[in-house]
Amino acid sequence: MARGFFNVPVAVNEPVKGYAPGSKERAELLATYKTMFHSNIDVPMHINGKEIRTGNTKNITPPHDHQHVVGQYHTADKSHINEAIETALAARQAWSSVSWMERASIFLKAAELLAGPYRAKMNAATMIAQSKNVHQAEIDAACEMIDFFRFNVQYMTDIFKDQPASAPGIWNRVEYRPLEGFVYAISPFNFTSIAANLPASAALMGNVVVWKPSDHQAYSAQVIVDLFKEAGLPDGVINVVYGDPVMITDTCLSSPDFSGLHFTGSTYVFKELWKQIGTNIHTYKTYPRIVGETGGKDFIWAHNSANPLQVATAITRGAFEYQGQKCSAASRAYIPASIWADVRTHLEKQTSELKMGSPEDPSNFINAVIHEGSFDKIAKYIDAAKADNDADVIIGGNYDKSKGYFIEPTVILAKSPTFSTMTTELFGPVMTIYVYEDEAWEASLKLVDESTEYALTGAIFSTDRYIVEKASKALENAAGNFYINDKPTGAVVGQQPFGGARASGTNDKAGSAQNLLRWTSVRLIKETFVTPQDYKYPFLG
Ligand SMILES: NC(=O)c1ccc[n+]([C@@H]2O[C@H](COP(=O)([O-])OP(=O)(O)OC[C@H]3O[C@@H](n4cnc5c(N)ncnc54)[C@H](O)[C@@H]3O)[C@@H](O)[C@H]2O)c1
Ligand SMILES: N[C@@H](CCC=O)C(=O)O
Repeated sequence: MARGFFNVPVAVNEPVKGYAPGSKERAELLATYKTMFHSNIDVPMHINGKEIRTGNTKNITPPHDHQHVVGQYHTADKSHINEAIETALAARQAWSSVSWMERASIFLKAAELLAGPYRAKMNAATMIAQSKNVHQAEIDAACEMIDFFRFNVQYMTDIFKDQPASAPGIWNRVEYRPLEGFVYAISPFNFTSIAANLPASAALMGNVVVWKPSDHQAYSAQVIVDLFKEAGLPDGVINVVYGDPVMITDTCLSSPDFSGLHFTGSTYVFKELWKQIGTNIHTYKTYPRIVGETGGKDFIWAHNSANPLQVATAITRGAFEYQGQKCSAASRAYIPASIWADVRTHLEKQTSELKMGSPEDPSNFINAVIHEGSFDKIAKYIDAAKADNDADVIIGGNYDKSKGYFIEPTVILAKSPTFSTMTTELFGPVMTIYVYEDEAWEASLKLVDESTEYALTGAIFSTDRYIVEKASKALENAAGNFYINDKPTGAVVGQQPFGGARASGTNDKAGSAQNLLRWTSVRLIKETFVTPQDYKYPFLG
């Protein structure tokens, strides 16, 4: 019961810790990594707050040391999924009607717990099972997740404040109800923060959730579950299941109470889910909300007025941080001939300095790619480029999966702007560059815009304001997140709301009020104070 119009704490971005040699946070994180690496963790599913262990387990193995088993997670059969749905629906009555302040408090508390006692654990789990280096774990698993929780609380209250006008004698108001039914959240392996935000954003708005994390994120998913529990999330609000994605999805999408899909992952899977929801549409009690952030083929475009060192640095960081496994990662670049030699020299120098190995050694900039399937796919494309007369592998190109799934940062120079690696999402440390003649810069913008089905992120480099304006206009539909003179990765919640259009998603912008609005169903209430008792129009006398 609210007895006041409460303001929530003003959201601020969590400062990124430096983990400098000799620092306290570095010592704590590396010690936690060591302990958790040898923990033999047993990850249950979580249904109605209970730990469910089926004995049908799969191993959790670090991508950089795939023969080492750090633990296992339990997988579901259909009965568990039905139980998760029933549990969520049973929890709905209390959760959907509790005051918004209670929900806000839980996620604000989660943010503070993560900023403090959970930080090292969340980062270490992400380093171990998703192979992120210290900095990449910190900006994702700690800072971005904290920011999601803090800013979403603020955005929720901004939404609630949005109320209609009222003419004299009446009072119009809208209430932002949770969806009727349950939300199904499916998360990817690559961002621990996204995995947490998919169920949490819907839950914050009063929804109940069945959450299916990626198999490759199970270790940090367990830390998220522990965090939510300690923050006070009631049983049954977010139910966590692992296992066969097709079986889990078929079961969830077959329920008449399915009311929303919150998905992040690849484009093909999302389109298939959309199709399945369409096929089932007559069976649902309500039109389900469908929110999906999906794949990309993110670009860097440079004009000859650009600074070559800045362009090379954007490629090194934008394409190779986290082994190119960010949906935002640059994987194609268009460079004018007159600055190409300089860009190439800087790129060769920078990439030659990148060390590769286990994230336990913080000096390793590059770690492993997520699993063997991904390794094999990327290696196949590199080999094909080596064998093709239309391309030269000019940097890297070596790979080795004997201990971990390691692939060198690789740069392919393509003779054709439609060469396969210029247009296909590989999700690995591979950048393909097409060099265009300086005079053809306008035509090259058309290539950027039209070569792929995606429109997630993109960056342009120029010191000429006329060119910046023209390129921004020419590429207005080519990226949902568009960067001028900066790399196309590293969006920060509260500053650069994130999402793409075309085949890259529904562009509902994770970490924004627009996303939260999708998890509400508005009820308009009109109250009339002096209710008419005469039906006649005034001119009828
Ligand atoms: N646009 C964004 O904001 C964003 C953010 C992160 C990742 N991504 C995209 O995610 C992809 C990489 O992540 P990934 O490898 O985990 O993606 P993925 O599509 O393989 O898996 C994502 C999730 O979907 C599940 N899944 C897989 N097949 C399924 C099926 N047939 N039915 C139902 N669920 C299924 C997986 O188990 C996982 O939980 C890339 O394409 C990347 O661009 C996009
Ligand atoms: N915030 C991240 C999102 C990446 C998604 O995989 C970025 O902008 O790089």
